Amino acid sequence: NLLACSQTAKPANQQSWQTQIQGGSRQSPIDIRSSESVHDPQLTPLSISYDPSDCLQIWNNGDSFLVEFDDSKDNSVVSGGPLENHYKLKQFHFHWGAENNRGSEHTINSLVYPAELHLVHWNAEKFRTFDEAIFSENGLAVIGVFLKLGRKHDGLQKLVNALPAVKYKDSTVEFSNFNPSCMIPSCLDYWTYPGSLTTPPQTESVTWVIMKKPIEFGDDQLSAFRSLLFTPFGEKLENMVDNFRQQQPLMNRVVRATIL
Ligand SMILES: NS(=O)(=O)c1c(F)cccc1F
Ligand SMILES: [Zn+2]
Repeated sequence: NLLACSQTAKPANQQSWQTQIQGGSRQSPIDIRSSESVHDPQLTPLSISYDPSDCLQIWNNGDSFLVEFDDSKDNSVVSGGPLENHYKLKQFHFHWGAENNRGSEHTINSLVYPAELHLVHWNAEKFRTFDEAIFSENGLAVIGVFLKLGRKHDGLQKLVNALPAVKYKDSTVEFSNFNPSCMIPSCLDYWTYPGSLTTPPQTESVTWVIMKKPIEFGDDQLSAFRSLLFTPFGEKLENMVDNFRQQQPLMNRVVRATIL
């Protein structure tokens, strides 16, 4: 039972209260300390190829807004780098803060970004469905991209314009012909480490690939994220902000870095 628990089923002498996965040893997010990362010359560049026609809809699930893709074909995939197989894009979403001094889940030498993009892929060579992959070793590959405030991101504007239609929890809107490649930085250097989902069930099935360089977006675009609601129509308005998890201990893990 990998679900989060409030108390471990350990012998009394090791009784410990933990608010995360039972016996979790590879939880996410983490602070990436660049000086402690290991340059691995065997890490090849990621091969990322997305088909905009696979883009289906945007859904406010009450945690974030997910842009969901048709994963019935093999057109939107990532492979290479630390990945043994090819992984299909299932959805992407973001995490952000109520204020500019917080928002990202991962940090670099304790540097926080105002937002972080997660492109979630699942191992379609080894598993039959996304839901199966979530609970399996090497099930998921998530590409993380930091967002910093600066110039407006032209590619993101089409997404921002659709957000008012998914203001409330459990709302969905059709969304098509969007290419997530526009949110991948031109520099393909990355860190990679074994981790978990950062939202329940926080299963330890994720190979994380964190891009070293951030992309830029504008204040108005971040404000549009902050105008979404955690709550469904008709309930008390709670702005969707600070939807990031606290950092987790590195424990017995090494973060590897590319030297591209
Ligand atoms: N935040 S995260 O990228 O770890 C994540 C989710 F939030 C939800 C599902 C899968 C997943 F990978
Ligand atoms: Zn996420």
